[in-house]
Amino acid sequence: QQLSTGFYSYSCPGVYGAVKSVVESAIAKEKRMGASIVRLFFHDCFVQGCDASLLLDDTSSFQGEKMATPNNGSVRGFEVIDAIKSAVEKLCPGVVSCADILAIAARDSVVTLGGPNWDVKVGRRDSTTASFSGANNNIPPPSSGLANLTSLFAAQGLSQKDMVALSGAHTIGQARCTNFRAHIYNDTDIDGGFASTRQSGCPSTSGQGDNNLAPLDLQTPTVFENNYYKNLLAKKGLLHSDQELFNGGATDAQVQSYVSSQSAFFADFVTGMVKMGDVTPLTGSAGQIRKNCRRIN
Ligand code: HEM
Ligand SMILES: [Ca+2]
Repeated sequence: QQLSTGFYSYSCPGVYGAVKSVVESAIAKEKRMGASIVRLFFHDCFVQGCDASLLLDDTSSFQGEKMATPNNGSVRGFEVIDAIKSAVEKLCPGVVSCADILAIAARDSVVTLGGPNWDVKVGRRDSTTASFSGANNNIPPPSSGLANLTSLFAAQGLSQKDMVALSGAHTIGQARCTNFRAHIYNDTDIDGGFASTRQSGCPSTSGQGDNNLAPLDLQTPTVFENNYYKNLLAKKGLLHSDQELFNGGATDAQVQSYVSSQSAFFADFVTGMVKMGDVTPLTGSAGQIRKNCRRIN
């Protein structure tokens, strides 16, 4: 079975309005929440596919994905997903999966922050399992080089081109000092002034100020546009992995093309999001429609 844009046309046509209204009010309260929701979709899809495995809470007898290194102390927005789920359950009980809610909410977040719009394919079902090791092994760390980034995306059926386009999501949101410390202190492919600005908010000693935040896009971290790539051209990528996309390698030309054309970036970003949303979904009678996104029924 395949995902389709019309899956809820008869069973829950109101789902789109319900998701959008909760997403919009969450972003009105805190702009960063849009970024956090987009990242939830990415971290879900890279582990067992887009099946809401990320949303499952740990219990004494169940190890989920939330405590894995890329997620622990970092992923956020679960209360917003809960609020969407309750709104949608009121409208159409037992019909819409948490996995589809993530996909729709990610799209609405991008749109609300000024990015491109697209039709979301739906019909995913929710997992009854999660993978702690998958979260640790499949999600690229910020220390990754270009070859590693490319191969971790290839493992999900995504091309290097998709990887560069999807990385443009770093035009919104924040990162913690612990994730960019090595880049701003040790790397040479970084603008000197930018490095010292970031050093002032991120002490060199590990363990100190680890959770201090800096914007992934230094100019407009709450607006979805192509500034991320402009920063890379100026050697102002915040993460080591960001700057790897423009560091004299095979992806330089693609970065340059997105600097010249925001519409080219938007088109490829949409293609990438749709492809990422197609990563091994549960469909048909596989999995379940969770009542509460945090636990299996
Ligand atoms: C290419 C490989 C990628 C790496 C190495 C990477 C790494 C990271 C890291 C380290 C952070 C900061 C986390 C923290 O400090 O707590 C982050 C934030 C973020 N990432 Fe990525 N990421 C990648 C790709 C993506 C993709 C494909 C998307 C979505 C399509 C995405 C969306 C985001 C967003 C929106 C944030 C900000 C979240 C917030 O402010 O809450 N990233 N990423
Ligand atoms: Ca998953």
